[in-house]
Amino acid sequence: MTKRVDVAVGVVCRPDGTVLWGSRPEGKPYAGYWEFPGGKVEPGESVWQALVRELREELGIEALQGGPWFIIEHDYEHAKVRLHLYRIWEFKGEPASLENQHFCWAGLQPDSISPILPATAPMLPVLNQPTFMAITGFQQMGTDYAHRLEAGLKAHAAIVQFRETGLSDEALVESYRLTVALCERYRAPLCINSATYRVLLDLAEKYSDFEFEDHASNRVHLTHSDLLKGNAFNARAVGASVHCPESLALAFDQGLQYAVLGAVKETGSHPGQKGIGWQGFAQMVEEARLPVYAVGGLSSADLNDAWRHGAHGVAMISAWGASTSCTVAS
Ligand SMILES: Nc1nc2c([nH]c(=O)n2[C@H]2C[C@H](O)[C@@H](COP(=O)(O)OP(=O)(O)OP(=O)(O)O)O2)c(=O)[nH]1
Repeated sequence: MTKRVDVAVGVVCRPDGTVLWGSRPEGKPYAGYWEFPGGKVEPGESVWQALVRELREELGIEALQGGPWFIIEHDYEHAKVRLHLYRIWEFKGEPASLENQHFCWAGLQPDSISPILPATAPMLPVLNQPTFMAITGFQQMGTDYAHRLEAGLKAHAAIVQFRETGLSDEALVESYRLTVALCERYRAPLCINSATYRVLLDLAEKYSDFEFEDHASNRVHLTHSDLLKGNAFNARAVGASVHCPESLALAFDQGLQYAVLGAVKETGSHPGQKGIGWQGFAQMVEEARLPVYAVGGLSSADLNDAWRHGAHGVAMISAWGASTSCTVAS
């Protein structure tokens, strides 16, 4: 059996949203294919050390700030690889072609670049998901709800997770309609928490003027228990809440595009309950095979910490649209 090879892969990001692409040089398998910079981890090296070395050797840049993203495995004819994807958001120097390879800055899903390595191409839509998730809180925000959701969507591109419990029928219908309208206006992808989804289906049965159907195009966010049990909406599921490495692995096995893990810090809704902390979060996502949003007492000011500890981004509940959360950490 061939041993799986660990490869350090760096997604070097610029603030304008472009990332660094390299074309594989002549003489290597898949020469001419585009990839993210990186290379094999040498014995005794950490993934980060390998990445710093490869970026220096291949492109003459110094990686300064980075964090793990997730891991993918792929079997090529020439090798079985385990790709350790890292996000690098701060570096020094201008890239130069030190190994005779072409490189360029382009988006995460570029039309202009082809062909892309077979293991890299399918993960691009997953990597390209918004950095932020807004989890709705109609009850908490009351009359401020639409204003706060809109203020947040103006400030940040985000996935919106519609999650409401304990609302009256009228309030649930109202908050759903407001949320759909704002998501459409700001082109924010909407997913509906599976517990809320069930209630919305019941309401549609009860009130003929409330149109909510179980459409194939509806995107569902599974609660942890629905992820474990499996349910009728699994075919619509795009993401899930997870509590441990095992449920994170299950989310990947079910083909989901993201997971949400927390609570990282103490939250307003559970005062006195300490969160898992950034170290706890980092340990749980160490083997993650898909992007993970950190949640629990967080705002956009926590983004760099989140990235450093292996998160794809930050999910916010009460900080969403609050004036203090509107600065994006660089
Ligand atoms: N750097 C990089 N490698 C990738 C990506 N996607 C992907 O499947 N790979 C695979 C291709 C190769 O099989 C492996 C990287 O090995 P490599 O041969 O380029 O590594 P290296 O620079 O250390 O090469 P060498 O020492 O053998 O010359 O990972 C990607 O996006 N970036």
